[in-house]
Amino acid sequence: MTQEEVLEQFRAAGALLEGHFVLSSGLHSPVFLQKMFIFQDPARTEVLCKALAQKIEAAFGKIDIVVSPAVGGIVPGYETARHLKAKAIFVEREDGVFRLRRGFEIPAGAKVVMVEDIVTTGLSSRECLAAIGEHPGKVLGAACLIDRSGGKADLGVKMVALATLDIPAYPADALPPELSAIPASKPGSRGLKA
Ligand SMILES: O=P(O)(O)OC[C@H]1O[C@H](OP(=O)(O)OP(=O)(O)O)[C@H](O)[C@@H]1O
Ligand SMILES: O=C(O)c1cc(=O)[nH]c(=O)[nH]1
Ligand SMILES: [Mg+2]
Repeated sequence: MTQEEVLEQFRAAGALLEGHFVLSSGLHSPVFLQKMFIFQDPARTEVLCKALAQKIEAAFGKIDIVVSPAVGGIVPGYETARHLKAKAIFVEREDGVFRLRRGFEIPAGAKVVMVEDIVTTGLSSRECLAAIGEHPGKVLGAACLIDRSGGKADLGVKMVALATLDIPAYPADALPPELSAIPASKPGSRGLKA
């Protein structure tokens, strides 16, 4: 699947939003990828995650367990795992910190890949990897549908992305005038109370 085909899926789903958005990291951006507009459509999700699974297999070989960060990572983690014939589990925040809950386990020797939906700064992915690191198992690497950092986010492990885009994101005190002129919305979930 080419980058353009990946973007076309987001465009066709109405998931490529333009305006003024505050991202999970607190950075401001004129673009927001509303991944849930993809994940509400199982057929579209399948197309993207099947392609991601192929990239993962090519990069890392056989995978036993996909681990994803809730909430956004759960659907693509599951669907990617389905194509990898692997298990799909997720970490979720407890007092703000990602942990494996619900009795999920990563047995010693299990080959693990972390699957995220969108990577901006990579913080959520690094936090997810840190939670996985509390358990036995071998982390082979990470994957995401879209790396919007232009390849700059450093997860500390190899990451494959279905598309790598360099989308601008600015600290609140360094907004370009065209963004300052529009009110900001915060579509992500980090910081929301359960
Ligand atoms: O690379 P980062 O700077 O961490 O940003 C990307 C993260 O932000 C979004 O999650 P969000 O925190 O909005 O929560 P959600 O998954 O519950 O939507 C997205 O799903 C990634 O996990
Ligand atoms: O950085 C984020 O919070 C973020 C960016 C984006 O484009 N989409 C998303 O769901 N989260
Ligand atoms: Mg997320």
